[in-house]
Amino acid sequence: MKKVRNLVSNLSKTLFNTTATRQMNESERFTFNPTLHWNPEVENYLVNAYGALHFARISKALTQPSCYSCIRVNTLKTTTDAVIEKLSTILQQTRVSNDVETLLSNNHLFKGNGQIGPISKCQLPGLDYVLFVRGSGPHAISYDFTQDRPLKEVLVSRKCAEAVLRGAQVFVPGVLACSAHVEEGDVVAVSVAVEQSISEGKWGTGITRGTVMQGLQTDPHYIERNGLYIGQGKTMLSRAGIFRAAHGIAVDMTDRVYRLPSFNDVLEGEIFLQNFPSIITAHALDPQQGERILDMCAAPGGKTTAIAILMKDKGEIVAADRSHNKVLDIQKLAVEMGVHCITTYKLDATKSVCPKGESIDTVAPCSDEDTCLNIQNLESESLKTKGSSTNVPDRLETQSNHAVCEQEKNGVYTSKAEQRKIDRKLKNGSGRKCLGDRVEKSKGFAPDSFDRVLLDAPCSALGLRPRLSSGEETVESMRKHATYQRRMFDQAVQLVRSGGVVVYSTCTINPGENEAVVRYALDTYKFLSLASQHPKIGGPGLVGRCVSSDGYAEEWLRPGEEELVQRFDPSSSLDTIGFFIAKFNVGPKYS
Ligand SMILES: C[S@@+](CC[C@H](N)C(=O)[O-])C[C@H]1O[C@@H](n2cnc3c(N)ncnc32)[C@H](O)[C@@H]1O
Repeated sequence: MKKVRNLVSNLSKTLFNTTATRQMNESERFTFNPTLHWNPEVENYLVNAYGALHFARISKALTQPSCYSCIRVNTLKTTTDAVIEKLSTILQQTRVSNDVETLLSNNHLFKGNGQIGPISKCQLPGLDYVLFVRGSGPHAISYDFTQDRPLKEVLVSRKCAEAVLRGAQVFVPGVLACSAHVEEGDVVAVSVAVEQSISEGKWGTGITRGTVMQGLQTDPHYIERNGLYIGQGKTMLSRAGIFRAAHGIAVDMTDRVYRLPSFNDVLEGEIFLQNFPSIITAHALDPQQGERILDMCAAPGGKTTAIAILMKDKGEIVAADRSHNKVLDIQKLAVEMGVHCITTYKLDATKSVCPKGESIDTVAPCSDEDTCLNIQNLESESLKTKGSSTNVPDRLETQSNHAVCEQEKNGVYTSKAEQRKIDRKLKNGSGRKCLGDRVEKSKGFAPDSFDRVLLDAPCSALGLRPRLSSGEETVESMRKHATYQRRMFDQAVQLVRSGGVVVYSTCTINPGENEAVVRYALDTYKFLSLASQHPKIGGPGLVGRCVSSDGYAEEWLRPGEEELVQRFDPSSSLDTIGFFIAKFNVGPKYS
């Protein structure tokens, strides 16, 4: 085991030049070149699965964002060409467009003649409603300092840095430390504090919020930040202001190691930013108009709404999630996208089948509009209280609806700006409870009552990128995810009818949550068979088995099965997150 670990460590040092003790010149210090530190057992397990070289590549790719944004156009509301036109205008008005480069020319998603400036239509048949907007990176930054003018610095949390790498600004809560005497308008270098193993089983940054950074030469943490500078920006507040304020932008990033367009709050309802493999998952399910579909772990509703649009909003999609607030997110998204065929429930996916003797199909009956959950009801109630829908943006028909109703009932007019404020407040917390009454708990569903079931399972998320730390995930926690996923799969199999389809997906690179769950499914339910998927652009699954040093054995795929699943490898030229999709045909269940 130790031998393999050393091998990987040496390999990644050779490949990625991460030796902390070597003398480095300044430009090397400031190059964005993070190393992902894994729990040793997890690293060992993944090296076993992928081979040392491949795993080192995956590990590196995970630290970087995909170099493009993927946008799903809501074809219920608009056309792809109309969105391209609007986005092109928006891009022309932003900094990023000046820097957009053709770094992804080796990526076959971008080849073909659908290219419009930095925006391309997906070239796969039936997916021309998916747009890719290119970014670029990693860039070398000329940090603004000289011998006699030391660099002022801001140190941010890992989560904050991961968001900044995807195009966000540095917000106040993300700042952990900064230099003394930082004033509003100062140019600062921004670096990230990555969690490390502090003591047995404990991870943290070891940095107290508000710490004064001492300057390059004297800062005890400086050497640890080699390769962890994510760009440069202008402070919007002084040091005192940054640590006093509860919210707002702390640093306006002017120069980033990755330049990706940020489309937050842009063309709401017309587009949805979504990872490409998630869109492929909806296609793999192949939903048909008029069918009854279950999305077992649906929040925030990205795949649910993708499925609804593929069904042209005709049929019924039951979208469930364990979390009350997340169910509200699904409702909000569905209303925003103008989708009516979605019904939402709060439901634990491990208890999705209605227990014998209970009344089937969930909920207390909807006795009046206030308890009805269907998105249609939410909308029509909204129209009633507003009188007319013509000049009311769809955004108003969202979770803030209830607040609007209350105000308007009392004769108070809500301006658009006030409305936005309410929306924000609701998004950020307490206001959400306004709609709390509207989330129905489900008691579960009748066996065999769905044509298709999507289980987009909660997982270790080890495919999400960029990620700057993964050390907290242990072999035990990964196995727990797999156990949980098998329990959910058992429920999915009961709920789907004979002749139906189950799609299982995760956003992790852990074979224990992917191929091993597929093996469990095929060995446990003889009426299931792996089905081919369209489109098929992910790579093959892993074949074989793995026995860990503690004797824990995992069976993966058998020869011939690997081409039937889709495994998205973050280190491949597709440049996606790590993702896995398996599709099962359900044969006769009771013969
Ligand atoms: C991978 S995310 C789903 C993403 C979603 N399908 C989408 O595309 O937007 C997993 C979801 O599972 C939910 N979840 C976790 N445990 C659950 C359980 N026992 N029952 C139902 N949902 C659960 C989480 O709240 C989370 O929203």
